[in-house]
Amino acid sequence: MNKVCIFGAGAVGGYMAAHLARAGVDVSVVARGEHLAAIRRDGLRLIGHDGEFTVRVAASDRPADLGPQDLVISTLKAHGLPPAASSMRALLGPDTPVVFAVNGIPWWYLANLRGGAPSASRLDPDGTLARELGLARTLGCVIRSPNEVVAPGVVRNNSRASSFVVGEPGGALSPRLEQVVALMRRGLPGAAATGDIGREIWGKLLLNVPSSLLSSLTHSPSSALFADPATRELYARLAREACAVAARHGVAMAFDLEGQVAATGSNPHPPSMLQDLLAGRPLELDAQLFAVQDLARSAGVDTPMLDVMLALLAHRAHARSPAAHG
Ligand SMILES: NC(=O)C1=CN([C@@H]2O[C@H](COP(=O)(O)OP(=O)(O)OC[C@H]3O[C@@H](n4cnc5c(N)ncnc54)[C@H](OP(=O)(O)O)[C@@H]3O)[C@@H](O)[C@H]2O)C=CC1
Ligand SMILES: CC(C)(CO)C(=O)C(=O)O
Repeated sequence: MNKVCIFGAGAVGGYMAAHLARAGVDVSVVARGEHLAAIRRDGLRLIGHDGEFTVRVAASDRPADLGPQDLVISTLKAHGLPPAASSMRALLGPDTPVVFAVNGIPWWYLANLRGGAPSASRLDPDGTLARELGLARTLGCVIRSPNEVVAPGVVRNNSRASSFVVGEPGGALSPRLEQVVALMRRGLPGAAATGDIGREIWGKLLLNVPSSLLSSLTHSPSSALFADPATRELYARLAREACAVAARHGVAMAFDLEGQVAATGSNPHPPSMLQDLLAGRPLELDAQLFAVQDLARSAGVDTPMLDVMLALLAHRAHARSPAAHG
């Protein structure tokens, strides 16, 4: 396994592609617009805490140009997946796994829930992803790697450590999972396999629910939210609501506010949802927030803070861009 395509190589995918390419992996990227033009012209540039480097990678906005791969890693936003699904098929051989590296409740998590789920149609309208790509080739991936596209073709990583935890939807530590993680680890030492991807997803939601809501509403990064006792308390209350929803869906976990404050430090990283808001792009409201609210409601869990803040943020997103937010 050596030929890998990163589909949607923006902030996170650009970081992954640059590190894999530097390690000698045969990487190509699917990107578009000015970002694609700059990658083709000048290469993909990665700025990190320990310096910067540029790699040359094959790049196209037409997956068919790149052909079948040993591995596809999707780093599209959740709402970018259904429109891209049919073109992604050109990258697939009969057994090519697809790693869905994405925040929030992933489409396959709901499709995999016994008895169906309340909001599967939010994340995979019309079953496009299940039909075009399918659960059989799906691997989940939880990203902890703060990145921004700071100029076309240029990605900045905003932390010292990145991790990419990959798992089979059903929890098996399968040979293909081991192969995928071994390939990723060649350039991304923070890649790891898990036998419980659901726990990882909820663990990340404990950060995304409060940080996406509060940062987007206030335009402040988490470090600034933690510095203010009032917003720090709101952050903790939102995280505890997410904990209560996780618990009712079989994942018991506690939120460690002090640990999170210490881990965030003074990092000024703007969460990806705030980046999208400021750039006028659609927000990942369904996967990161509405799906959690749906799961809370279906399990009878009260989430008053989430409900108020999500209504405000959804109003703002809709007022700014009605077509993108229904
Ligand atoms: N950025 C971060 O720090 C973190 C992000 N995440 C999560 O990672 C996932 C990816 O986020 P992020 O990297 O920020 O997203 P980006 O928007 O930076 O990257 C996605 C890229 O895919 C491109 N794209 C979308 N559709 C297509 C298509 N059909 N063909 C070609 N290119 C396409 C987008 O182009 P265009 O801009 O033109 O739409 C964009 O460049 C999200 O789920 C996010 O929540 C998780 C942890 C940290
Ligand atoms: C890094 C982090 C946790 C910031 O909230 C994130 O997931 C994002 O930017 O989307």
